Amino acid sequence: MDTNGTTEPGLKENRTSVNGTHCGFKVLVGTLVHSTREDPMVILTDKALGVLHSKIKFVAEADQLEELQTQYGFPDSAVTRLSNRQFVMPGLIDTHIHASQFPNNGLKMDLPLLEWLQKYTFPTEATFADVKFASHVYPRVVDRTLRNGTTTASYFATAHLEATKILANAVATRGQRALVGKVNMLHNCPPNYREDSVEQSIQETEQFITYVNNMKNPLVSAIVTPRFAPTCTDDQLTELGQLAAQHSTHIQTHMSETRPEVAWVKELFPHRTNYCDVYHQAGLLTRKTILAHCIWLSEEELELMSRMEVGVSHCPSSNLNLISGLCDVRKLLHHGIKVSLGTDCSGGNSASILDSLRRALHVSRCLTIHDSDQHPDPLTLREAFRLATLGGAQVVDMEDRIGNLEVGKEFDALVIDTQATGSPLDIFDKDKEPDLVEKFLYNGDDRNIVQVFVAGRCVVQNSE
Ligand SMILES: Nc1nc2[nH]cnc2c(=O)[nH]1
Ligand SMILES: [Zn+2]
Repeated sequence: MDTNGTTEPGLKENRTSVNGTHCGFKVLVGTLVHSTREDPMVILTDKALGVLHSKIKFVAEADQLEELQTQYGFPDSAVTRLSNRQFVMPGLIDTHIHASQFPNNGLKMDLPLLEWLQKYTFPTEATFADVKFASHVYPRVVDRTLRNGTTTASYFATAHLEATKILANAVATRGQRALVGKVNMLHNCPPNYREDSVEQSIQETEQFITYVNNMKNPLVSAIVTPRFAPTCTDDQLTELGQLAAQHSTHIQTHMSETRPEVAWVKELFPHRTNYCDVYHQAGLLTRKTILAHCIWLSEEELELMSRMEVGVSHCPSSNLNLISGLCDVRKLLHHGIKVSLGTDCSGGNSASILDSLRRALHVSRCLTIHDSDQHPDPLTLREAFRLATLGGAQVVDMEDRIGNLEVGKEFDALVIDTQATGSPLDIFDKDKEPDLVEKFLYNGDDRNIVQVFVAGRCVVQNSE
């Protein structure tokens, strides 16, 4: 963010008009909150933030508004003045969410992962063979995540090609930024819910990539999605790695979520050094790879992950619900690994990244309670805020485009009203801007998220 009124290079004269009226310019005046690489939370008061079409064109002092108006020629009607109880923050980024598990959200968290998958999750996902069911569920998923302020999501769909297309359409129609994955799974899953062969797995994944590319929606991309090592064969993983390289796609999967899973992978892939090496040898570790969970890791794996520049989606709610483990985010960060937050619905019960943020703080504190010598510095709220925003942008390898409110970035942002109708927050006269932000992050919900912008477009409008 440039607080001195800098504009994007070459944009001095960028008035845009359609049918003679200036269009597209939006200017928000008030408090801005975001993260930078240097500072996990920067709070800027009395600022004017200008958006033209999809991007942030200027961030300046509010008292420069008149000069900016002369420079850019936007009308008074383009300017929105926020109240002193409102602020703008970057959109939340959910780097791991199963859209196909939404029917189970808030249900059935009484078994550990491997049993939970077989008893509840695979049967639920199998029902997406019915495209009518997919058409019923997926639009609701996207509406829900957008309402909760998720401007970018990395979705797992199911192994069904047609249903996965429906998710991509739902995302595109609603204007969310998303990575959408057709799940690849060949064995160790029910006969009525698995791919038939490696050939089918690769062919259908490629068809899905082509389908999404043909949508020509700059906000939506296909992501190669091997479910996890136990449901995939070595040759399948290798071919998926090749496919991702060929199409320059992102990759997402699960890794080292529970101890029984890690032991199983050791049995299934005895020729590999460790779990991470299974993915590495298949060419699945790139800077566009999102690995969910990553709790039970060796030092070797941490080093490999750091070297390959993969990102981690920390899913604390899921990890607590399924009693999977406590992810040591501080250790990942110390190894220079990119870390973000995921809801992991329906292992995680909530579709809100705010909930993941709070659970991430709890997990980190639990580690400190358990062993304060090993874990002397739990995550701070400010750091958790960065994981939910800029960290997410790093993990989806879009830091050049999204994640904070810097000039030149796409305007993916939320307008927060701490006194919105029905707000669960109690705000008092003494509360200053940092208090409002803190109260919102700890206790706010979708009622406080009065506007959601993706690429400059308002996709949720909750204010009266
Ligand atoms: N939490 C979670 N872990 C997984 N590992 C493989 N599949 C899944 C899944 O659907 N949820
Ligand atoms: Zn998951």
